[in-house]
Amino acid sequence: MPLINERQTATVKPDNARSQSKQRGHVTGSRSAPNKPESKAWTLDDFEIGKALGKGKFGHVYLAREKQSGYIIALKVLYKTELAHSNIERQLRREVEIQGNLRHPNILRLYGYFHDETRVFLILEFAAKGELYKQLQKYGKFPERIAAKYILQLANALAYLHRKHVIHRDIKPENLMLGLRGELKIGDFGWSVHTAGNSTRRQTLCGTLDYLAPEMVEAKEHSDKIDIWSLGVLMYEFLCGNPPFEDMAGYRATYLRIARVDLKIPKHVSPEAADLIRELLKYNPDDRLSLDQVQQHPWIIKHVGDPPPPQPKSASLPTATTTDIPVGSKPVSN
Ligand SMILES: Nc1ncnc2c1ncn2[C@@H]1O[C@H](COP(=O)(O)OP(=O)(O)OP(=O)(O)O)[C@@H](O)[C@H]1O
Repeated sequence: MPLINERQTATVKPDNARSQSKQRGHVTGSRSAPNKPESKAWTLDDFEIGKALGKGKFGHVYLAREKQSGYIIALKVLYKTELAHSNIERQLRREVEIQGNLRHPNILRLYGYFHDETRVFLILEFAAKGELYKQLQKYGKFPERIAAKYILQLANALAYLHRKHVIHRDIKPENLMLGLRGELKIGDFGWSVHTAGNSTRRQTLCGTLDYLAPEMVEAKEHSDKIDIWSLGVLMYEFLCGNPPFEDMAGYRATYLRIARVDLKIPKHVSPEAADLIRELLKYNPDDRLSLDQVQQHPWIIKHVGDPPPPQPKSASLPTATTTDIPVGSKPVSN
C-alpha cells in the first residue's frame, strides 16, 4: 500500500535542522537534500514509500519521503537477479560512483544508495515534471525560446561534466528529466565514463544510432566532443521533432547519413538556430563549437539573454567508494 498519496506529493513537511544545510538555494527549491553522516547508512526504514512513478528495465521507481527531513525523493528499486542476469552490475557501480559525485542544478542528484539481499535502492532527486521526451511527444517540437533555454542548460551541465573529466555519451531526450520549475536535468549516467585524464577512449555502444557522433558509429577513438555532437542532434530534434539523421530505411541508412553528415535543416528553423546546429554537427570533433561558445552563441543570447559567468576550472571527480553499501532492511510496500 502506498504510504503517500498523490495529493501529498506537493506538500513537504517543515524543515528540520538538516534542512538548513548548504543545499539552501539549490535550484530545486530551498529545502535541503536528504543527508546522512558518513558513519550512518541509509535503510528502507528511513523512507515512507509513495506511488509508483514508473517502471524501467530493471525495476520500479517510487515517490518517497525521507522521514526525518520530510524531503521528497524518487527511490529506484533494482533487482539484483536482473542486474546479474543482464551483467550490468559494473555499469551500475560506475553510474552510482559518477552520478553520486556530481552537484549541478541541471544534473539529477543521486543522494545515496543502499541494498538488501535481493534489491539495490538508489535515492534520487525527484524530477517533478517528469521526462522531457514526453513533452516533446506532446508538443511535437519546441518553440525556439524554449529550445534555447534547454540547450543552454544542457551546455552548462555538459561543461561541468567535462571539467570533471566525465563524458556522458548518451545524451538523448529519454535521458533528460524536468524539475519542478521545468528546469532540465540530465538523469541517466548508465553509459557515462570518467576518463581519469585520458582524452580518448574506444568503446562499442548498442541501441539507437540517432544521437551518436560519426567517430562513434565508425568505432574510432572518441573524446568528450561526442557530447557536443549529441547536443547538436538534440537541438535539431527540439526544433524539428525528429533527430536529423533518422532514416526509416533502417540502421545502415542512419549510419551512412551520420558518417556523411547528411544534414538538411527545414526552412522554419531560424538562420541563427541553423547556424548553431551546423557548428555543432561537424564531422571533425575539433571543428565543433566549444561549450563556452555555445553559451555565447547569438541564438542563445537572443532567446535566453547573457550567459552565466564563466566557471572556474575544478579538480577531477573524486572516486567514491562502493564498499560502504549498507545492508538493509524491510521490503517496499506497494
Ligand atoms: N528521479 C525521478 N523522478 C521522477 N520520475 C522518475 C525518476 N526516475 C525515474 N522516474 C520515472 O520512472 C520511470 C522508470 O525509470 P527508470 O530510470 O527505471 O527507467 P528508464 O528511464 O526506462 O530507464 P532504463 O532503460 O534504464 O530502465 C521513468 O520512465 C520515469 O517516468
